[in-house]
Amino acid sequence: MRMLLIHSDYLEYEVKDKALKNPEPISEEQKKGRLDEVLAVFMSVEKADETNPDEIVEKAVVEIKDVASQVKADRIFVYPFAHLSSELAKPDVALKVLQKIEERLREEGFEVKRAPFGYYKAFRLSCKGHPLAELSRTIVPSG
Ligand SMILES: Nc1ncnc2c1ncn2[C@@H]1O[C@H](COS(=O)(=O)NC(=O)[C@@H](N)CO)[C@@H](O)[C@H]1O
Repeated sequence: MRMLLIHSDYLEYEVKDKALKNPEPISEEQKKGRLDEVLAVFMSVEKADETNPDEIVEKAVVEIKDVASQVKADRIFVYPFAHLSSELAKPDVALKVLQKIEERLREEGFEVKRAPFGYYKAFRLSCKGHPLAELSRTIVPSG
């Protein structure tokens, strides 16, 4: 898995068209979303992650918690992003991994939003620009 973490004043998105034949079903209210004072985490789930998705979820949560505590962010925006890797996992595996990361971060006490999976989206992001505001992490299964 590849992650790009941007500590932001806000991230907002608006769903445009379908990018997959069967994108995740979403409600009217999920067509737009915004969080202020947020750690935006753009994630590409990779082919190699398919061997042990549960391990990838746990490792991703550890990394995100670590960065969130360093930048003192208590809101996380989980953002599916297919452009950080050329070895993407299948959509059904990727969606499950992202849904579990969202769930686990909520269990850890964060306020969490996840942008809809499988759609082209317009988004605006305001990076804070401090030294830790832009970070990337790569996570691989240990097996
Ligand atoms: N492995 C993945 N990791 C993260 N997001 C993904 C992944 N696969 C699909 N998506 C989601 O599905 C959308 C479309 O995926 S895509 O790979 O860019 N495009 C497609 O698969 C089709 N347009 C055929 O190319 C992405 O914008 C993202 O929302």
